[in-house]
This record gives sequence, structure tokens and C-alpha cells, in this order.
Amino acid sequence: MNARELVQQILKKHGEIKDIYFVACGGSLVDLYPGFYFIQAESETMHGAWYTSKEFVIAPPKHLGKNSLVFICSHGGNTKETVEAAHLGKNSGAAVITMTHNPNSACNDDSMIPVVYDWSDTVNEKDKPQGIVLRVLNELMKVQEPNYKLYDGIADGIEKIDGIVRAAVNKVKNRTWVFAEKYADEPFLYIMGSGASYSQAYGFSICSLQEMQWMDCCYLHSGEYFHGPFEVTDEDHLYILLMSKGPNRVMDERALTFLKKYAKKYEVIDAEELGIGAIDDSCVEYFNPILFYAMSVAYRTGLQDKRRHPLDMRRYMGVVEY
Ligand SMILES: O=P(O)(O)OC[C@H]1O[C@](O)(CO)[C@@H](O)[C@@H]1O
Repeated sequence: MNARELVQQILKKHGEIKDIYFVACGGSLVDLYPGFYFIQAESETMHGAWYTSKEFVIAPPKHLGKNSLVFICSHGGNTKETVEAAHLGKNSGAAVITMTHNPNSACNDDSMIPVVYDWSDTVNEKDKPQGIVLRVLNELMKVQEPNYKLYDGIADGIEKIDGIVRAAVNKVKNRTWVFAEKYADEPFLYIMGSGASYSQAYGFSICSLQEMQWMDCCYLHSGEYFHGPFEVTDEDHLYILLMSKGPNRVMDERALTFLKKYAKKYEVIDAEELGIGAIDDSCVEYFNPILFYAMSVAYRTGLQDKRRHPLDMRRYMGVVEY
């Protein structure tokens, strides 16, 4: 995908983009959150909103129209409510980018702007959904906002992130094994994160552990931890803390300080220690989630091996009517 050409094509037809909707389900929705967070934090001319597909269809934003851009992501490309959301965006006059892994799916539809991505291990992050969204937004911001300063930093980060992820995956191999040995039978755990990486606490919980391991767990925002959830903290509860590098790190550090004092069982996955600092401080925040996704894969694989629960085993999803 040529992000620059894609943005030119959109602006030619739609003029200024005023709002961007990020719409998908489950793991695909997780991939769209960093883009939403980026627009909210960086854009002077656009607002972002992040929707699970069905809600977008049931309660479409009144603002949706010609000056909107809708990012749709569906890995398999045929999730009913996501396809409906894409058509709703198109029929409302918005520019709709439909990302899918499946070239033979409803999302690979030339009446919108389809982007078919490969998902094999050798594919670089820039060509996977999080990277695609970041590249498109980087180009859009450059054209639409004269004050935008992150263009080079983001472009550089996109080049560096693959090396960082590969090194980090090697580095945590033993840790994921030890974690699985210690906690494979844990009845419940919490996963905390913040900023753009709140998405990864969410995805780690709902996709990697609830869906793929049938483990009871819950995601928490590191900032929100202190507004209720910390009352259950004791030596028995287990936490995974995703520590970002970036302005939001202070929230993760506050949670860590508390865990060190009052908890006993916690695993820290620290992006800084895992090398994310090679990316410029001005935009490193938006790359943490790519690294944390790779970490969630490493940890869930460790759990799969120890628990002898295959990651692709389902009892309801795609098996029964729902
Ligand atoms: O990305 P797709 O194909 O729309 O599928 C969404 C489904 O896939 C998952 O992301 C992973 O199985 C689920 O969370 C969700 O129900």
C-alpha cells in the first residue's frame, strides 16, 4: 500500500477530513485503538472515535458524512457487523478504508478503499494493520496540518520497530516459560496498561487469555486502578503490568509502586527495558502497542504449552450460533 497516494486519493474526493472513525471487532478493534489515540492526542483539525462495529451500526455518529474517514478492519473480512459498518460508512458518503487479510472476503470491495494485508511472520509491521493505520495517519497529518512535527519520527519508528520486536521476543523466551510454570493454574488475573497501550491490556485479556486460553482475566487502565480496582490487591491476586515508554508511563509507574508495596504476584513487561527507547521520544508512545502485541503472543504461547490448551481451540466462536 502506498499511504501517500491513498491519502491524496481520499483528499481529492472528500476535501478536508474532519473526523475519523475506527471500527472493528475484537482483535481487529484492538489494532485500531493506537490510531484513534494518536488522532485524539496529536490532531488539531480532526476528532477520532473508536467503535465496536455493532454499536457503530446501531447508533451511527450524526457527524458521519463526506468529511469523515472510516477505518474498518476485519482479519477474516466477513464479520457481519463489520461489513455492515463499512457499508454504512460508504452510504453516508465517508471515505472507507477496509483492511483485511482475506482477498476473497466482503471487505475486499473496490467500491470502498480495500487494503489486503499479509499476516505471516516475515511481514514487517508497516504492512500489518497497526502500521498501515499509522502510515496513513502520518501522511494525512502532514498534508492537512502545517504544524505537524512528528512525520519524520513516525517514519523512522516504522523502520525500527521490527528489529525491536524481534530482539524483545528473543529476550522474553525464558521469562514466558517461567511465567507459565508459576501461573498456569491461576484462577484469575488482571492485565494493566495505559495510553495507546490500554488497547493491549484489552486485547491480551479478551483475545489471548479469555478467547485462546479460556482463562478468567480482566483488563484495567493503570490510571483507573486507583479508582476502585486496587482495593482487591493482596498477595494472592496476579497482575500483568504493561509499562509503556512515553508520557503515560507515569501512570504505569504509579501502579508498579503500589504493586511492589501491596502485591506479591505481578509480572512487569517493560517496553523501555525491551528496547523501545530506540524510537524518538516525541512519538514512541504510538509504537508501544506493536511491541506489547508481540509480548502477548509470547506469553500466551508459553501458557498454551504448559496448559496444553491449543490457542486455536474454540467452543463457541465460529462453532455455535451467536
Ligand atoms: O477480524 P475479524 O475477522 O472481523 O474477526 C473478529 C473476531 O476475531 C477475533 O478478533 C479473534 O478471534 C475476535 O476477537 C473477533 O470476534
